[in-house]
Amino acid sequence: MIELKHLSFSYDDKRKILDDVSLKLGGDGHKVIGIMGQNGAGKSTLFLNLVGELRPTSGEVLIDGKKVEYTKKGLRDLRRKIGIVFQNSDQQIFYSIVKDDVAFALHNLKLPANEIHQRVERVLDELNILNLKDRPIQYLSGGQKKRVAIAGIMVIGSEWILLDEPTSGLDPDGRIRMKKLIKKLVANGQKIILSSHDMDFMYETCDYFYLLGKGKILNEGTKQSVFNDEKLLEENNLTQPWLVKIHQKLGLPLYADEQDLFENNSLNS
Ligand SMILES: Nc1ncnc2c1ncn2[C@@H]1O[C@H](COP(=O)(O)OP(=O)(O)OP(=O)(O)O)[C@@H](O)[C@H]1O
Repeated sequence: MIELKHLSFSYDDKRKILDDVSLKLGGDGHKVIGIMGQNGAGKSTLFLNLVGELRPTSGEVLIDGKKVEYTKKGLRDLRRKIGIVFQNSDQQIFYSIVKDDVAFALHNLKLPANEIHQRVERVLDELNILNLKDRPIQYLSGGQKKRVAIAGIMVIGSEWILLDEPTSGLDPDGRIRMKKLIKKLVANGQKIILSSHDMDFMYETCDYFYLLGKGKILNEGTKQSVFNDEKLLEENNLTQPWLVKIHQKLGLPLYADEQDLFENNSLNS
């Protein structure tokens, strides 16, 4: 479990981006946790605090009850537990060739060469990009780069994976693949925390939500509760997912996802 205790963070001494945030992630069996909030709400800042790239100005982060230590060893241990895929894939490209880039973290972990080779091949295959392994990353499309960035985190096999805007720049097919990938990661026993402005994607993918605004957690809960509060979403420049709208405005049941709607609605009976 990841726990934040009274965590505050400021980039300068003028403004608190995160203001006394306390929460427990993954404590109640939640596997895909969504962090929502308008532009500038502090979602990425929160993620960077979770992975130790930023250090809280006050308060603390605990992983499985143990305080994060901001030493070289402490941060290395943290990286084995929590991986992050940044919004902009270019931010996490270290080598020019796909297979070398994906292997980067494993070399840092000093794993034997044959194990590195096997892990890289397996993950590239799982992501359907084995054919790209010898290609220079700079010539890949945005969606392909995103998959390479994800591969670089998946090979580590960390318990937690943070996905910052995983659907940005993806076409509809890429979005569906992303949803399937998240399901696969969860089936592998990994837990996901993601942030996105794509409310439909969030609604269909996550099993628990936090709404972040003005540095505070403004609301939290399941999809049935969080998305019903239209006013609070509007105040935070967020829209309701279409499945929630048809539930509220047309009186249809609240379907979990598109498939649920088409398979279970009364028109079929
Ligand atoms: N390196 C930095 N130095 C100073 N201020 C920063 C820095 N990074 C972010 N900020 C500020 O912190 C606030 C929160 O930014 P953050 O990127 O965490 O928000 P976000 O919720 O992820 O936004 P978005 O949805 O636009 O990605 C913003 O006001 C931003 O301008």
